[in-house]
Amino acid sequence: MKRKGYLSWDEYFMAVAILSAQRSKDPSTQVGACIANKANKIVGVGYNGFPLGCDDDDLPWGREGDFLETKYPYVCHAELNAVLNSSSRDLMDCKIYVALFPCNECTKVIIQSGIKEVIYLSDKYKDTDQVRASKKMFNMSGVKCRQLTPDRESLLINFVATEYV
Ligand SMILES: O=c1[nH]c(=O)n([C@H]2C[C@H](O)[C@@H](COP(=O)(O)O)O2)cc1CO
Ligand SMILES: [Zn+2]
Repeated sequence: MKRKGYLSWDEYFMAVAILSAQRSKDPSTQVGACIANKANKIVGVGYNGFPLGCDDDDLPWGREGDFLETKYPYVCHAELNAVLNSSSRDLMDCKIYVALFPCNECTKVIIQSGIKEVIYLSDKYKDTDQVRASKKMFNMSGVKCRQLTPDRESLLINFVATEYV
């Protein structure tokens, strides 16, 4: 009989997004994204970070003060990186998994890439104009957005090798 408790596809792709977020150097918000195609194959992953060649130690990670002294003008969002890192040029009809509902800039990238479904966990910035603009564009372009309610609260990753002997 097959094992019980295995991850659903939704949980699996969201878990990959959350795992990818752990690569982020952002001290306040770590975001990851995972793109899967219609055959349930992962075709792109990403997390928020500075552009290639821009040293994580040479740009600011702060949130307040002079714009140029904050992370905001420099950081690439997880969704953008997942699209750009994709192994496929064609993301038509793919799904993107992100913990946080995408901002309006990522929304444009998602729509233009051909992705047709956004699956998210949190919509904590729903009262911002950015997210209002995102929803307007997703509606107009027929991209489906769905909040995931997983069957489990957490998943343990165990690096202890003796678990496998
Ligand atoms: O959709 C997103 N994707 C994404 O990667 N981010 C990143 C950009 C920043 O590094 C961080 C947001 O920072 P903060 O929560 O401190 O304002 O999350 C933020 C959003 C939501 O705007
Ligand atoms: Zn964004």
